[in-house]
Amino acid sequence: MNLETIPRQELASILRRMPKAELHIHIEGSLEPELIFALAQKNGVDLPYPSVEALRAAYAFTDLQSFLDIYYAGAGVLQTEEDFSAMAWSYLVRAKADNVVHTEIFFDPQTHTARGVPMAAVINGLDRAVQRGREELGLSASLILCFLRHLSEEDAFETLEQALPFRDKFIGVGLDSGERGNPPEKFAAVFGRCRELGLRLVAHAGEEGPAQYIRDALDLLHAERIDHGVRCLEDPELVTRLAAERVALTVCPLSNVKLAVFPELARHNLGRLLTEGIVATINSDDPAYFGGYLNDNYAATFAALPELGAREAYLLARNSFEASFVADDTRKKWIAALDSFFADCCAGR
Ligand SMILES: Nc1ncnc2[nH]cnc12
Ligand SMILES: [Zn+2]
Repeated sequence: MNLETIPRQELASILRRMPKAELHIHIEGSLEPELIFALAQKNGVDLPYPSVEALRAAYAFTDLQSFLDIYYAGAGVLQTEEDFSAMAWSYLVRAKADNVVHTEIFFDPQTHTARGVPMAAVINGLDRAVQRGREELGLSASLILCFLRHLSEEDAFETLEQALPFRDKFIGVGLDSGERGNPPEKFAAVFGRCRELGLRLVAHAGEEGPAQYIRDALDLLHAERIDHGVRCLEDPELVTRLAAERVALTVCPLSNVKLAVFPELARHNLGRLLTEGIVATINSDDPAYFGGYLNDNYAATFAALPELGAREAYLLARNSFEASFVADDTRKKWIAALDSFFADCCAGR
């Protein structure tokens, strides 16, 4: 398969059509302003914005925390199992349109249980959409429970206890929210417990926090994948290690620009990560807030970085399957389908 033969003008269409997995999407970050308003009205929640337009206009973030303040307020409209199901279903329909064949979805239960929403409403609602996505869309999806790192480890332990009756409905745990001042070591014990339970482990690290947090997520939390991780390039030894151990990074380009991790997409380091041999992937993070879903991320990133071509498109899609938490035979089947898609592209079909 000679990917160099694919004409550049076909790249945009290939990026849209190629099968891919999404490994970094916060389901609360898929809540569009229209749905926020509809749920607020249904549930009698007061919003500090007069209209959908006014809410959208407030999406001008200066850093991660300025986004999180609005993101947690938006999530406050979710109350019933149906609300969680409706939110996840909307995302799955969008993902299907982007030719996503598998998605691993983060959710933040503490944002909801702290408001008195039962854990059962959160997990059963999300799971209902996941099952429906499998049946009606043929889309594979799994849930990953994230602990909020600005809260205590004790709170994380309590959350884990509340979630364990639903253990069959989520595959792993992650760590998100404000990174600065909340290092991985704060959650070493609860991740240790999750490891004993056989849960898959991921953690946000090296988004705003230093490269050391990536090392600590690997060594202290035993994270199998790093969410974001873009600051690894500040530590050449870490880069060598990530590449050698094939630790995947779930990179979110539009998010990184909206949250000022990079000043503009043309300055993003995704091309460099791939050149260094890192298993990087493209993801949407919080698509309703950052200006686009998965294909929007692919399109904008390839448009901004001339070093990315058909070879990188293939590599990124392949990495998304390689880094996913699915059974080996399923992964092989998806990679074979991807190979066949690109073989057709090379043959001009
Ligand atoms: N980009 C991000 N970083 C940390 N926590 C998050 N929660 C939702 N999006 C996040
Ligand atoms: Zn994230």
